[in-house]
Amino acid sequence: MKIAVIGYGAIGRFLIEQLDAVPDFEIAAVYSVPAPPDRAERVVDDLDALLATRPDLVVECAGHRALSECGEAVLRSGVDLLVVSVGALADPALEQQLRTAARHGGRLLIAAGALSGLDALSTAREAGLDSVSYVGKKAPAAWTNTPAEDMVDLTSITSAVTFLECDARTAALRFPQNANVVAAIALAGLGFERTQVSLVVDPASNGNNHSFVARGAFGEIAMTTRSATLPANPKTSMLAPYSLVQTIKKHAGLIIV
Ligand SMILES: NC(=O)C1=CN([C@@H]2O[C@H](COP(=O)(O)OP(=O)(O)OC[C@H]3O[C@@H](n4cnc5c(N)ncnc54)[C@H](O)[C@@H]3O)[C@@H](O)[C@H]2O)C=CC1
Ligand SMILES: O=C([O-])CC(=O)C(=O)O
Repeated sequence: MKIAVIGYGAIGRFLIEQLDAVPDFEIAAVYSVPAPPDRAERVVDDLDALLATRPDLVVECAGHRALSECGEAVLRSGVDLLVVSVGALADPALEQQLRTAARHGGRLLIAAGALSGLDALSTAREAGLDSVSYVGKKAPAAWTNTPAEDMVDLTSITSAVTFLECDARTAALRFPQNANVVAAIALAGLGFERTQVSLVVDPASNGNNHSFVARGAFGEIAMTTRSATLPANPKTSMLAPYSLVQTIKKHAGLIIV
């Protein structure tokens, strides 16, 4: 299976390292802006060059802007696109553009990312959902260089502070590096407007914590995940690249669990 990767940051590097260890997978091309200085042999300068390698799958791990710049072209070329920056779909125009492109081309595959329990949430949607609420809790370092800095003093807090309560659309758009999981919950469950979100900074936080509760006539699902962060990016859970590895293996597999 030939795989092309957009984005060569914390997730991209980790992912490629994992996939390089699997004989069935070949990394055909890597496209990232700015261009990475290492791994020159498979780094390409633009999306056309990436698609010219004729990958079986393109994986996006480069952020909201990259998905809006590259997503439509990948899907229209007929190649499946696995995305981790799912929060970009909180922009209704981009969601519509990618849905239309997927209708005529490759499929849009949305990774669970740092989150667990998305399969259960999708199952519950079939049964009927009344409410879905999510709490995301991370250490102060994860919220630096984000709008959280205007809502709470990250340097002086001594206990957990909930600095934002809003719907999933608002959270995903305002926190493009921290609230992609919220968009995945919205798309699997009750949608962007009806998914309630609380964002928390906690100096005692040991990794990234994602919890959601979904209720309906079926009963209740409560999921909590705590993941260590990637050394290269304190915002990003270690589980995020592993969810890409798992989805790719599933995509290539004959028996799907
Ligand atoms: N669904 C989930 O659970 C998660 C999703 N994410 C998403 O994944 C993205 C990547 O995460 P990290 O690797 O930790 O970030 P990072 O900042 O370490 O890496 C991003 C990479 O993308 C490249 N890039 C940026 N803009 C680009 C563009 N327009 N075109 C091509 N390449 C571009 C950068 O040069 C860098 O190599 C995040 O921005 C976030 O949107 C991150 C963590 C979890
Ligand atoms: O990696 C995580 O813990 C989740 C994350 O940043 C996101 O959803 O954007």
